[in-house]
Order: sequence, then structure tokens, then C-alpha cells
Amino acid sequence: MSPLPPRNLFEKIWQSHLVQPETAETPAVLYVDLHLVHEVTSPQAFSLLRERGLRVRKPERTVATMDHSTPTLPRDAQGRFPIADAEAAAQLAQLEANCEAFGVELHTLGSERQGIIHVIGPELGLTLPGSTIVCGDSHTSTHGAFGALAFGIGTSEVGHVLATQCLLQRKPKTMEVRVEGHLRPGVSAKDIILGIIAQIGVGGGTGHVLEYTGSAIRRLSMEERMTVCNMSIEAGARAGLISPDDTVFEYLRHRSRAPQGAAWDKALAHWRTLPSDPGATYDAAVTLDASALEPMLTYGTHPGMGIPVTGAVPAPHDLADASARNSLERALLYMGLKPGQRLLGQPIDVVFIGSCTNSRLSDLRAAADVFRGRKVASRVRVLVVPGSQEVKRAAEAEGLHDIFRSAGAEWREPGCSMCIAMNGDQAQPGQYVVSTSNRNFEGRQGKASRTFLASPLTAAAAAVTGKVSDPREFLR
Ligand SMILES: CC(C)[C@H](C(=O)O)[C@@H](O)C(=O)O
Ligand code: SF4
Repeated sequence: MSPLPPRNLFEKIWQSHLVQPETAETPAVLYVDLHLVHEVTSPQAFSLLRERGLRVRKPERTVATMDHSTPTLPRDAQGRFPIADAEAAAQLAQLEANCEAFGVELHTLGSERQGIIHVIGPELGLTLPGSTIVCGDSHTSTHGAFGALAFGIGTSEVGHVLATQCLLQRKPKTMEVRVEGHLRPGVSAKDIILGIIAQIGVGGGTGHVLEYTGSAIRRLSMEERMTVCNMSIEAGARAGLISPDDTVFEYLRHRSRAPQGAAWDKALAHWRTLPSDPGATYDAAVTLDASALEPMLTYGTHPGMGIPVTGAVPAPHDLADASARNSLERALLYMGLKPGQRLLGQPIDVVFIGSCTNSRLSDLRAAADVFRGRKVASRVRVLVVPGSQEVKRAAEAEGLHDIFRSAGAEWREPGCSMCIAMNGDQAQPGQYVVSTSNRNFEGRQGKASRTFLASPLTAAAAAVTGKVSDPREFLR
């Protein structure tokens, strides 16, 4: 008997969840282990079930939270949540009613485990290696950090999954993204992923599932791995994942919803079979040298427009391709930046530390290290928004909130907040925001606002100087 050909992690998960293979006419049918739900992309999906008289196929494999439209200010004197507008209020009320009617677990506003969906899934121990996870949200790729195959899906697919616990999907291709070498001080996981996207472009991963490999990835903590996988979608990829190892298993051990006792031992034995086999191949491959990376900053209006923070903005006339030249010209006009300009010293107005990319405890600690004993620059507004109630409690237990507040930053309640500005937390027209989130699209953080994406360290450095700064000058 000939041995099985080596398989990569994606192929193993795909094959073990395949209900029906794809044909020329129909996509594959894939079983979904975990369906995560939030208020923005679920209302129409639940309406679809109502119209058809369907129930949720597996409520026990469906978990919802409120995150996008939730206020990050506490209850007012009357005990009411300061919800931004009628639309936000309607979304939140609908999710509550839908979860109640369909028997879905909901982490409602103000409850103990509420937070950004991609922060609470891992925290609760719901995100497991080798599983398939979907959510009506593009940053579902975050869960790939655990060696799960995690897809962002659209609202109609949310309806399909609610009704059937299955997803129709064409088989993606695979791409190995190998990152070797040691990160230098002041360079973080966020800089790795901004570096990768700057290299391969916002379309570089299209049609592929990325598997991040290499010694630099192996050394990352669980939270850092989530930062990297989170932005896979910004490279155009269908998903991003990392073969699971002891870092993953140690993170999950004793999480409330992870398997316990004998079930844990059994799960662990299975998880150890998941990593890509030696000799496994991919449809494409790229490499990045972590030791050559510098702290990164985006200068434009998509996440691929990134440069080292010490670098100069590229000039449109240097680009041969007309459409690339046009898009750069447009981006620089929007951003109010000049070709060839250095970004160091560029004045900024707002700093946002939060989002499913960088709102976990280690992110807040990195920022707090810069703020400790320093003040936010005058006229700069700083919002620090933990990713979940659990992150908030943990940060407060070690006094991080005091550090932020003494520096002059606002310490908020958990949610998506100024990552997408759906809850009223927004920058003003023309303002420059250094943001630890994942998208710098036009108007995303407020009408006509301008976003520089960066790591928590780089964002905090800008907060205390009032301008784009090299975070390496603030290392202690
Ligand atoms: C609102 C939601 C559908 C959206 C997404 O899919 O990613 C949001 O989370 C975002 O980050 O832009
Ligand atoms: S934090 Fe931002 S990127 Fe993440 S789910 Fe919320 S809006 Fe989307």
C-alpha cells in the first residue's frame, strides 16, 4: 500500500468537513462547526428563516454578540445605554429578539462576556483547531490563528448556515506565506501583516487560503497570531490559518467552552494530527524576512499602501501602470499627502487603539508601556477600546486603565467603535487618525476622516508626540 500523499492543514480540514464535493455546476457543501453572529449581518438572515418557516438547524453551534453598533460609553444616569441612533438601536433590538425567538446564545450589551465577535470566540474557547467557523463578517479569518478554517460570509449565506449548518463553497487554492527570522525590538505582529500586504498587494491572496508558516510565526503568541490572521482578508484571501501547536493548546486548556477532561485528551490527540505534513505543497508561496521588517504605517486608502514608518510616500509618476498611478494619486489627494513626503513628523488628531486586530490584553499592555508616565499630546484625542468585557476586566486588574486615563486617553467599553464608526465614535472631516484597526478606506472612521494603520506601539507613540513617530524611540 502506498503512503497517503502529504496534505496541508487546509486540505485536512476541508476533506473532513466535506458533505458533498463540488462539481462543475455546484459548489461543495461544507459542514460548519461554529456559526458566529452579530447584529449587522443577521437581521435579513433571520427574516429569511421566518419567511420560510424554518428553525435554526443547530442553535447549540450558533453564538451571537453585539459589537458593531454598541456604544462604548457606559450607561447614563437613568441606566440607559447611550445608543448612537435609531438604526443602531433597531439592529440591537432585532438581534435580541431573533436570538430569543430562535434559541441562540447571545452576549448582549452590558453582559459579562460581550465583546467583538472575533475576540470573544477565542476567549470563550469556542474557536477550536481543525474546525470550520463562519460569520457574516470579513474578519472571521482571525480564528484561523487556532488552525481553524474560518470564512467570512455574506448575509444570504448567514441565512443558509442558520437553516442548514452547511456552507456552499468552491474549493479555494492554498498559498504558503513563510515568515522567517527574528523580529527586531519595536516591530510587532501588526507590522508582519502590514508588511505582507504591502508586498503581495490587496489582491495578492485572491482565491486562496493563506497558511502562515516559518520560525517567526511559530514564535508568535496566540494574540499576535490572531492579529496576523485577522488581516488575511485585506490581502484578498478567503481565509488565513496557522498549523496548531502547543501555543494554541496551552491557550485553550481550561477555557470554559473548550473540551474538558477525557474530551480534552481526545481532542488534543486529534489536534496534533492537524499540522501540515512535511512535504505538503501549496498552489503558491511567498516569503517575508521578519528580521528586515520595520514598524509599518499605511499612507493611503487601502491596507496595501504601507511603508516603514521612517519611509517616504511613493510618487505616482514613478509608477508605470496607469491604474496604479491613478489610484495612488487619488489616495494621496484624499489623505492630503505629497508624493515623496516623509511621514515621520506628520501631525495627527486622533489615536484609536482597539478593533478585532489589536484590542486584546497584550495590545493594551504594549500601548500602556508607552503611555506610562507620559501625557497625550495637546489637542490629540485618544480612544482606548478593549475588545471584550473580559479584556477590559483583565486590563483593569493590572491597572492599565489608570495608565491610559492619567495620560489623558479615554478608556471605553468594548466594541468595534472607531474601527468602523457605526456607534457614534468617529473622527471629524479631514482629521488624521492613527489607528490599530485593519481598514483605512475613505470615510471609514468618520466622513472624510484619514486613517494611518499601525501597531499599538506606533499608535501610542503618535498619541504622546502628536505626530507620526518611530515607536522604537519609546521602548523601555
Ligand atoms: C459590518 C461587517 C459586515 C463588516 C465586515 O464584514 O467586515 C465590518 O465588520 C468591517 O470590518 O468592515
Ligand atoms: S472591529 Fe472593525 S474589523 Fe473587526 S469586526 Fe468590528 S468593524 Fe469589523
